[in-house]
Amino acid sequence: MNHPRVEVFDTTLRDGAQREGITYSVADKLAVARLLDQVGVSYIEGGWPGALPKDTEFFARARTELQLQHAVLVAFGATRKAGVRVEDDAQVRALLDSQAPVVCLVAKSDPRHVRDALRTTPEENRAMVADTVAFLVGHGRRVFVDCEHFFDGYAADPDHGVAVLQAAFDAGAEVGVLCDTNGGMLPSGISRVVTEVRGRVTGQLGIHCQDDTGCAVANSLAAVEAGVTQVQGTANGYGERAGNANTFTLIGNLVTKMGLPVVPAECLPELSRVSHAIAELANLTPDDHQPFVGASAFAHKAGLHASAIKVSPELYNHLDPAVVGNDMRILVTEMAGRASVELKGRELGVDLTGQGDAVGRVVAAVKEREARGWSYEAADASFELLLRGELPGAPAPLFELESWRTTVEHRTDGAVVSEAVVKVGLPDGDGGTERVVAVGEGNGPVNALDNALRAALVTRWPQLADVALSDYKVRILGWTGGTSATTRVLVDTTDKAGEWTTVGVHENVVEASWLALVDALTYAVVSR
Ligand SMILES: CC(=O)SCCNC(=O)CCNC(=O)[C@H](O)C(C)(C)COP(=O)(O)OP(=O)(O)OC[C@H]1O[C@@H](n2cnc3c(N)ncnc32)[C@H](O)[C@@H]1OP(=O)(O)O
Ligand SMILES: CC(=O)C(=O)O
Repeated sequence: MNHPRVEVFDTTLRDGAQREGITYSVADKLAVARLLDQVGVSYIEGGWPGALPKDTEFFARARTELQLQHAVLVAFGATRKAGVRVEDDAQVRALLDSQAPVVCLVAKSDPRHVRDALRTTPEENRAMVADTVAFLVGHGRRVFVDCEHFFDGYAADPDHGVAVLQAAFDAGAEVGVLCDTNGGMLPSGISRVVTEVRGRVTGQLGIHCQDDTGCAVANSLAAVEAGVTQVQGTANGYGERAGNANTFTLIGNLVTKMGLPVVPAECLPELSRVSHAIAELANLTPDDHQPFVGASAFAHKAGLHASAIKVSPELYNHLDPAVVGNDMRILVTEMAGRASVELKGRELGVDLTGQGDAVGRVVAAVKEREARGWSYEAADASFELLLRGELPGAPAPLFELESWRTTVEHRTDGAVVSEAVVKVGLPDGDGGTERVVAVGEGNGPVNALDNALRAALVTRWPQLADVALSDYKVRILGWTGGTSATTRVLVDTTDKAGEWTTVGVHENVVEASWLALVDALTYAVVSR
């Protein structure tokens, strides 16, 4: 199909900020805008100056603090109010004052909204649109018009929204954006309406889809196939209610599936990094399962997938992950086969050539351990130790455990402190062992045990002085009878060069933590 140029319009900072739980500072908004510019979108809608003081400040600061390479900044706002002269409408004036080169106006295009929400006539509604567009164009602005509730309005009266759209074009609007504001459409309905409307108006059309049916991206792509030239979305799909069409999924599909160069080629590999960075600024956990950019988007768990990927990665990937700045990962779990372990070994830099028997033992060990609650999926470091343990030259344990003990003390001043004592035998280099007793304190028993164990080992392995526990997750896996339950602990550990994750499983949460800690420190010594 021969498409005209399609442009991506990102509204993370306006509609995306309407998501429950998101509150950006002005500095956050500036940072998000810089990131969006790095993925090469054509337009960044920065907010509604005049309605939100923060957005007014954003546009003021953007004038000196934002140097966009790819995108043009857009101010969002409503048309003049019913019965008010456009010159006298303070909010329209604020749009001009923002000095944004492009303004995107929201206009009512569903007759029921005009009657019940605006409480005015269709004629006055069209005049509100036309006056505001003409006023802004007259002041040198490019104007897009978001036709709110277009599809619902079209179902109620196919002529009403088209007349609003044509009024906008006649007044000088550059793009009329058809909005599925309530997000209730499916792709077939979008295709039909866009095709019909294209035949009835003179200007360029855009699409803005909310995700209430889970079809916002599919709906947007259907609209592009039907001929719209502007596609609106938000980073990671953030937005009101169920969210908006995801800008990154849109870009991934438009470029790699539909062959439309909507962003510069050098920007495409920025997608994954920018997606995660915006999640951080929004203070939301990145969605690992997001298409194209999620950490799991190219992660393979099933043994049969791995066996085909071993022959050729394309057999189970829809795309080379590097194209969007992502990576392929092989997960070794109870669903793994020999190929999964071989590929994981390659990923970890462990040579498994000629180690068929060891690979078989590792597959069996993982299946047996996972049946007891272990999980290596997120604990690459523990898996690597398990793997190396089956190979020639397997690293010896760092120490022989004599005992560990930890206490939790609630003091009269209300402080709760923990203490741990660790007794271990360290190899003395002459085939014997040296007994070491070390004490650690901490704000909890695991912290105290970590400090005590590191104190016991650090004189022998000084690199452990730079190692620190950075995160700790506990999951109760289910009751096994009486008051006991199996507990799985994941520990994230860092040193100056990076981070690794280990796992421990036991009925006792402190023992589970101890097992994960031992792996964490062993990994620091044998693999870093
Ligand atoms: C579909 C969308 O997501 S559109 C974006 C929506 N975003 C937001 O609402 C976030 C920012 N909003 C705000 O800060 C406030 O709602 C404001 C400043 C815009 C308005 O606040 P208020 O003046 O207190 O009015 P309120 O929110 O109660 O009602 C909106 C008014 O705008 C009018 N209005 C609504 N849509 C439009 C429109 N497209 N064009 C012109 N006027 C409109 C309503 O009729 C109502 O007017 P009234 O006060 O004369 O009855
Ligand atoms: C404009 C807009 O955000 C909507 O119609 O959903």
